[in-house]
Amino acid sequence: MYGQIVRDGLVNVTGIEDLGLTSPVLQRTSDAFFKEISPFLLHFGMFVPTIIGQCTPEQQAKWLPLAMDLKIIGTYAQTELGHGTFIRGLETTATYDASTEQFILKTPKLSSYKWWAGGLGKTANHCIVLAQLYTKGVCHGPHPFIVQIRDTETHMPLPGIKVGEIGPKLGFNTADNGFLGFEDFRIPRENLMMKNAQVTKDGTYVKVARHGKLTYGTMVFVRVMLVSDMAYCLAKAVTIAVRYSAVRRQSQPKPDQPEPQVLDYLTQQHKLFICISTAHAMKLTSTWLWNTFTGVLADMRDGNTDTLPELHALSSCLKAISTSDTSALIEQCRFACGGHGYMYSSNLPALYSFATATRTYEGDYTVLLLQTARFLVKSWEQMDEGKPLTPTLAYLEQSRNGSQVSWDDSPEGIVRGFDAVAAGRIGACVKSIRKHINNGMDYEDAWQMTTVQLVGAAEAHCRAVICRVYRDETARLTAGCSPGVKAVLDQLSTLYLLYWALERTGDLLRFSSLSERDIENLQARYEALLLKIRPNAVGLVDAFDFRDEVLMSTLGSYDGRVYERLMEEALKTPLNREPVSDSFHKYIKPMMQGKL
Ligand SMILES: CCCCCCCC/C=C\CCCCCCCCCCCC(=O)SCCNC(=O)CCNC(=O)[C@H](O)C(C)(C)COP(=O)(O)OP(=O)(O)OC[C@H]1O[C@@H](n2cnc3c(N)ncnc32)[C@H](O)[C@@H]1OP(=O)(O)O
Ligand SMILES: Cc1cc2nc3c(=O)[nH]c(=O)nc-3n(C[C@H](O)[C@H](O)[C@H](O)COP(=O)(O)OP(=O)(O)OC[C@H]3O[C@@H](n4cnc5c(N)ncnc54)[C@H](O)[C@@H]3O)c2cc1C
Repeated sequence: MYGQIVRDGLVNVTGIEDLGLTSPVLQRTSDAFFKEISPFLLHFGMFVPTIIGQCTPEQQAKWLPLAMDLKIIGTYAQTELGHGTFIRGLETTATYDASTEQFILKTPKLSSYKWWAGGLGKTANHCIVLAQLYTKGVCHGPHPFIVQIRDTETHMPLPGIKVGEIGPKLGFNTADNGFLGFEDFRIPRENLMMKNAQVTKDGTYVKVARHGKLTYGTMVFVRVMLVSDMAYCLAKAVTIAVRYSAVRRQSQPKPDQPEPQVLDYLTQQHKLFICISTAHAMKLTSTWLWNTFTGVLADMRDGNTDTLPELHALSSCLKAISTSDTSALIEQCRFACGGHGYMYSSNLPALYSFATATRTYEGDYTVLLLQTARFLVKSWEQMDEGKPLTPTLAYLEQSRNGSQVSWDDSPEGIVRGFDAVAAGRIGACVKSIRKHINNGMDYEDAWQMTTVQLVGAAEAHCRAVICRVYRDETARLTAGCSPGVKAVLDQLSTLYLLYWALERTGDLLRFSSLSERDIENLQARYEALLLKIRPNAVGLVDAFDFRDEVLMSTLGSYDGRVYERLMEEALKTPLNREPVSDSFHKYIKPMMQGKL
């Protein structure tokens, strides 16, 4: 399995040389080569971007050609057995020895072993290691180092290196995630990635960057990319589920009538059409986030890091919510396909195992929402002090006078309703923190006692951002469309708003003038809209334009030959090579004869 995935991965890699690393064509066809994850993903997804983001121009001149020409194969080793979220708690150390102008890497104890890096087990011969930098007896916190871990000719681990594969996982089982330990392993001073901080030959530490968290830049980049990846992943899953639902006929709601397509059941439409809308919502939001990201990078190139905190807050909550929504909705697509959705050949299990991992890696869901909440509370306090709000928090102003938002069920009115919910939930968090402090708690404890509410407030903020961006971008992009296309895309964006308004009626009752009658109207409009979308459902997923080779699904192929494909795949199963398994003769027959 590993050998085949490496071979397939290399075929794919040649595309990178031809098309360029961030080519949409490449990123969107690479999984036509393999159903699972490539062991080279971290090389291109994090090793190369970190060289670009964390190395000086001189260091880039040395390492980038080697990496892009695949003369070296890298990964990104930050997480340890004992720490993933808390980067400041990482235990691997890099201690500078001025007498030899080297750093000595050490893994002090078992919990300090690097653990999880993709491609680390058997593929990579270099990696970026996040280690606590010590010089002249002072610890300067986690910094990135480029470390060669295997001989480039023999691929043997270098002396002082312990490296291997971490074993089977829920998914990602071809990603070759590995472990790595150092025993007094020496690297040249120049292997510290010195764009944001340097160590001179005599061991003097020099901070270059104005912002202390630029070391974390690769994580922001990957989080931004993952939002787009989730849109793509969900679009594949709903293409499979909708096409299968158009083929599958089941039950007899009316006597003497033929079994209907399961896609005609309103409950099936309720399960699936929000998946189509969400794929569109996340794609448009990811493009908006990418433009925000590149704008902040441009500011930072001019030495201005003022917009970085908002980008960190946005990328954190959008990564958390997009991965969480996608995991849940891909599972919903599987549920919608009954037993055949549980077949590996449907490709829904693989899509789910990929998506659910993204909820954890590159920043755990809860942890990242709390990062966003930290920014929201700070913004509220700045608003209280009369300071200006950042663009994505402009809606907080409406909450300043505390008046309840009047409910309006137009799309713009629903978006304003979500703004009111976010503002109300942030305000409630601030009130809770202040109450705990007034009752004698210190700030940290007051914060901890409010974290359940803070996660909810961050989710509400993120939902409000997605709703607004989805609606605004749909309006902008459909301005030039034919009336028919505009009508269908407006139906999808309205469905998203109605779906989430019904999901969040409690919040809307609390923070707007929504009434029970309004809820009844929302439900009726939602159900009517499902029926309107039904005639275009297959066309909408066909418009995602996935080739069968990319979908790799017995249920979702364009020709609809579901049962034939299921049987074709079944007959390929190794167990079907012989009519009688040798286990019968070894175990079952003796058991039947009482001989076991
Ligand atoms: C052949 C195949 C090829 C196929 C084609 C390839 C094409 C490639 C192109 C693109 C693909 C991209 C996708 C690639 C996917 C790769 C797979 C990824 C696999 C997974 C990799 C990993 O998981 S790497 C490890 C990730 N780990 C984490 O994310 C750890 C999470 N933890 C943290 O981020 C931090 O520890 C914390 C922020 C959560 C908490 O830390 P700490 O307690 O120290 O911070 P504070 O809360 O005190 O905050 C301090 C202060 O700093 C600010 N801050 C924190 N983080 C950031 C940041 N990232 N940026 C900016 N600012 C930050 C924070 O806001 C606080 O500021 P204050 O002003 O003090 O409020
Ligand atoms: C498939 C996969 C691939 C990966 N690839 C890589 C890789 O290539 N390179 C790499 O370096 N890492 C990689 N990782 C590791 C990944 O980045 C970490 O698993 C992730 O950052 C979460 O950290 P953790 O596992 O230590 O979980 P923890 O942080 O220990 O989380 C455990 C629980 O504690 C909670 N928790 C933690 N901190 C707080 C807090 N402050 N407040 C409230 N609750 C908290 C979490 O919400 C969670 O519920 C990968 C992981 C996976 C699953």
